[in-house]
Formats: sequence, structure tokens, C-alpha cells
Amino acid sequence: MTTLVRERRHQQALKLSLPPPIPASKFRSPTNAPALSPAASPGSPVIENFVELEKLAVLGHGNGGTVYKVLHKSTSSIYALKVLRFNDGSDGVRRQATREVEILKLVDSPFVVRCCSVFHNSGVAAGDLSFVMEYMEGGSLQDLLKSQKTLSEREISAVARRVLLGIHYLHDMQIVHGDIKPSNLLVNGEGEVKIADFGVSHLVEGGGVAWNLSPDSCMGTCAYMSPERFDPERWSGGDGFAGDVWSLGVVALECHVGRFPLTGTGQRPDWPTLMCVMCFGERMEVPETASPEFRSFLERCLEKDWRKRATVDELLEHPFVN
Ligand SMILES: Nc1ncnc2c1ncn2[C@@H]1O[C@H](COP(=O)(O)OP(=O)(O)OP(=O)(O)O)[C@@H](O)[C@H]1O
Repeated sequence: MTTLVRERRHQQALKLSLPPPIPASKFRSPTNAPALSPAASPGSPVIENFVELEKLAVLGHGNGGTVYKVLHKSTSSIYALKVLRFNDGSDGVRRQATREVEILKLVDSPFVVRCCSVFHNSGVAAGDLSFVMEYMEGGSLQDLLKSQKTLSEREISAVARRVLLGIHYLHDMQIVHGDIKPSNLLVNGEGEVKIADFGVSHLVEGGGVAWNLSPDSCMGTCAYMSPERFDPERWSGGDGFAGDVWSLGVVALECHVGRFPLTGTGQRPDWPTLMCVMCFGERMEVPETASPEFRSFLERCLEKDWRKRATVDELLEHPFVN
């Protein structure tokens, strides 16, 4: 039996690419018709049979699943394979998987990690569901922060711009990502950041998103969730879209300070602590070490009242990302 070991990445410092600004208008796609099958990356084959893949290493573990580095034998191309396992009673994981498949079938953007194929019951584990995805060899922004601790404002600006373009694309398709956080922002070999993981995403059908949230139902971390998701009564619900902007603000601030920014040093971002941060005090503190443009960007993302928070369109025009 072969034992797969977790791949050791980042032995050399990873560099984020700092591309020249991309005109936002280039990626506006209000009339984009959804694709009907999972999007393959341009030029890459659709993988039709699971046996064409050979597992090489474990890339990471998430809620209910494992991600492997795999080789597509006939083309010698490398992909990432995410396997979600359904044990008896794991309704949450099943719901997550169904949602993820529905949404992956719709998306095709340079700012979103591409899914090439989906397999049901591939035999990796009982009742599993597997996604073959574009391999992001730089790992996640979380991995990058572990090795580099902080990013420069130029790097944060490049990350924020790509995430905004990705969120813009998704929102145009009425998709709320709902889980923007460092471990869901992946980096490819060119240092480009893309959005991944649609496990808690929603397709909005009129009237916004009704999140069913409680400390128990919150899958993964709640740390990047917006005030209106924590306390819908106080903030009158929210439309879902503004929550992605809040999460981006938390991520950008984390890249600057080098640790989760909404709680004190060493304090766990658990439900009661976060609830206090969201409910007390009017404004989020942004550090004076940030430049005026960055401070202004953060303040517009971290506006507690979602109706006053910046929209993605507004942020795409903000000097910090231009
Ligand atoms: N396409 C990919 N290419 C390379 N590495 C990946 C890819 N997708 C995921 N990974 C790695 O696998 C890890 C686990 O990913 P997964 O999406 O299962 O969970 P997560 O986002 O870390 O956590 P959660 O399930 O709580 O959202 C990621 O943190 C990342 O390091």
C-alpha cells in the first residue's frame, strides 16, 4: 500500500505576482451565460475517467474532505483532486457538496480556481464526490502568511484587486461566495491569486441570502463572517453580496498585521469573542501603520452597516487597487 505524504511547499519564499492594473471593465460580464458543464482550463482536457489519475501527495485537509495532488497520466499534467466523504449522517457535507457542484458548473473566470471534472462515487471512499481542479502550486494565502507572516501593501493591493475581480464575476452571476478567507484564496505558479471553495456559496434568487447560522451550524471558521451574518436582527439581514466585501477587508487587514486582526493577540476567534467585536463599538480600528489609501480601503470594506459598506464596483475604482 502506498502512503501519501503531505506535500512540503514553500521551501523557497513564494512571490506574489504584481501585475499591471487590469481595467475592471474588461472583466464585467453582465450578460455572461452560465456554462452547462464544469469549466476546464483553456486547452486542458476534460478528464473523463477517474482511473486516468494517479495520486502523488496530500495537499491539505478541509471540512469533510482531503485535497490531493494528482497526475493525469496520459498528458502528464498535474491537477488537484478534492475528495469529499459522506459518512452516515453527514448531511452538512452532502449539502455542501451539492451546492459546490451546482456552482462549479456555472463558473469560468481567470480569478476563480477552475474545476475540470466532477466524479461521483469514484471509489476513493464510500459515497464520495471528487472534483478535479486546476493545481495551484503556491498553495493558499494562509500558507503564504504562515511562511512570510505579512505582505507588503503592493502585494495586498494585487491580491485585493484579483479577489475583487473574482467577486465581481461571481456577483454578476448572482453567486455569493460566503467564505472568502486566506485558506480559500489559492496562488498558482505565476503568483496569481484565485478564489476557491464554493462549499458555503449561494445562488441568490431574489431578496438576498438567508444564512442559517448558529455556532453549531457554522462549518469551518466564522472568523471572516460579516456583522449582518452574525447578528441578522441588528443589521436587518443583508443581501449576502456585502458580506464578501467585509471578508475581503478582514483578509487584507490580516495580510498587513500578520495575524487574525479582529481579536487580541493570542485570543481565539471563537463565536462569543467575535460576537462581542461585531456588536460593541461603532467602527473597526484600522492600524496607523497603513498608508492613507490602504486605511481608506479597509474602512470602506469594514463598515459594519452593510448598507453603507463599499460595493465591489466602488472598490474596483479605489486608489488602493489602482
Ligand atoms: N486547487 C488546489 N491546488 C492546490 N492546493 C489546493 C487546491 N485546493 C485546495 N488546496 C489545498 O488544500 C487545502 C484544503 O482545502 P479545502 O478546500 O479542502 O479546505 P479549506 O478551504 O482549507 O478549509 P474549509 O474546508 O474549512 O474551507 C487548502 O488549504 C490548500 O492548501
